[in-house]
Amino acid sequence: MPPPARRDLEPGLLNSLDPLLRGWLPRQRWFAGKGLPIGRLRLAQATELVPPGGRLGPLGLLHVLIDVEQPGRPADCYQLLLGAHPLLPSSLVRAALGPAVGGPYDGLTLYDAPHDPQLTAVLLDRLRLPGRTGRLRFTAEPTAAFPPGLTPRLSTAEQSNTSVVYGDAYILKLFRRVSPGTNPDLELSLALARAGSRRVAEPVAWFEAVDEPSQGSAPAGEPVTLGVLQRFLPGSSDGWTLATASVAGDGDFRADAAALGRATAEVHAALAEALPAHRLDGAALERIASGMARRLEETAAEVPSIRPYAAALRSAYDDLAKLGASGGAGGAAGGVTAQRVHGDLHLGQALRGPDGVWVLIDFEGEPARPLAERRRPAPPVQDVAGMLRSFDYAAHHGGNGPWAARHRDAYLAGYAEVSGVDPREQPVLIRAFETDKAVYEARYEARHRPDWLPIPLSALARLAGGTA
Ligand SMILES: Nc1ncnc2c1ncn2[C@@H]1O[C@H](COP(=O)(O)OP(=O)(O)O)[C@@H](O)[C@H]1O
Ligand SMILES: O=P(O)(O)O[C@H]1O[C@H](CO)[C@@H](O[C@H]2O[C@H](CO)[C@@H](O)[C@H](O)[C@H]2O)[C@H](O)[C@H]1O
Repeated sequence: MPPPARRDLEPGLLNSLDPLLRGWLPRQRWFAGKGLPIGRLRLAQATELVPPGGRLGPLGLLHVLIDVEQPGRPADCYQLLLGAHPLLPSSLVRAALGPAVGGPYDGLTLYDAPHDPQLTAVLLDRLRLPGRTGRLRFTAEPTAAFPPGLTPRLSTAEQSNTSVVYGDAYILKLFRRVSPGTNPDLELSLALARAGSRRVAEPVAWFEAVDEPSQGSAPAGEPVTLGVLQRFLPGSSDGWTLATASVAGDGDFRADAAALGRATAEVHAALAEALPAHRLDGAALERIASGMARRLEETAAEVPSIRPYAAALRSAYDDLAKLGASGGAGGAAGGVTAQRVHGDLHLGQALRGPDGVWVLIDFEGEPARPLAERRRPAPPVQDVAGMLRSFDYAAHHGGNGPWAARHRDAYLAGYAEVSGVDPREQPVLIRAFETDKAVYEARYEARHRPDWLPIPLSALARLAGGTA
């Protein structure tokens, strides 16, 4: 079969992709609109990353951005990397977008390219070379050294995006639901790495979708971050795995929890230094409190089991707003600052290396929030509250509630030791942010893991009782 000519690619491709994606997309973990019917699909961009033909199959490696319309939510843009074969090898059958024989695109079967080591090796080769291919722009840190012969493998971790590990050297995260603006995972990891922080997996190369080269004075749109290649941390264990093992054996994980608290404080200090930070005035605190109250209302409408606690939980936000109105602050610090934060910090986002050093990953923020909101400076206590929730999750998941209190305290002590701010002296802030996180979790669990909903619900019951 001759390769499709470039000018024929787009209409032919969309016709073939349309019926396949309607079945395939809702089965992907990263698909955000599960349960809703799929309306119009629009091909936003298609780029032949490697020309068709040759040893890489009739389609080469095709990069696609597709807009998906669904009722009740703004259109989502998803990133796809596609390969095609007349007859899929057995190792790729599970990656097929549809039936693995007699595919509809010029007789080819389309498949999800991250599963194909031949194609992901090509992607790594492309990342080595800064510059553009069509509307895709590739950038590499000048210090990056790419050793040859790194074997790619698709990561099997439970995750919101798709990652490919190269040898034991790099991990490439391909963002699946993308939107205009630099993804904070790239922005913050890069800022921390350039500041010399040892608490981050340094980005070495990344790629984005950018506008066509300017034809005149038209302003360029924001780049869309599509993928980031970072240092891989071989032999590391994630905090969730370590903590749940400790819960199960009623172990003592306090030294690690304290070290994680210190790591969090170090990251906060480095981010405050590298990126804008400012003191919040009363009006800003009131706005934060009313945003939390709005999220509570929205969640109560969707998750009926939190309704009995809603009125009592709102008092946590009222107290936060009063803190703003009184011009006061969260205690010892004498004021509340806002700075760039991790945004979705939990035990699964911390990796402990064989040397015992904690590194934080996945600075993307809460995936359900709009990008602009995720990039906004926020009080660092937001991350602290996220991690406290995670200790509570680990304990309740393992049926050992008392484990949580000891380890939450050790984490807070570690954080206070390095930051000089003891969150235990900021009960109003901690309670408001912990409540907000548990409300977010109730919605997350109701949507993705209903069996886990009792975990945030028990926290909301506790927080409604007024105890932090
Ligand atoms: N730099 C790294 N080194 C080793 N493993 C990593 C690294 N980054 C991520 N991982 C592994 O991949 C998993 C998913 O990464 P994460 O950034 O959380 O992806 P997602 O945003 O898609 O959820 C992590 O839980 C961890 O197991
Ligand atoms: O890791 P992601 O960025 O995809 O974050 C989402 O998924 C997390 C679960 O995988 C979810 O975290 C919640 O469950 C964790 C245990 O699985 C627990 O440690 C966290 O404290 C709890 O919030 C996270 O909220 C969500 O955004």
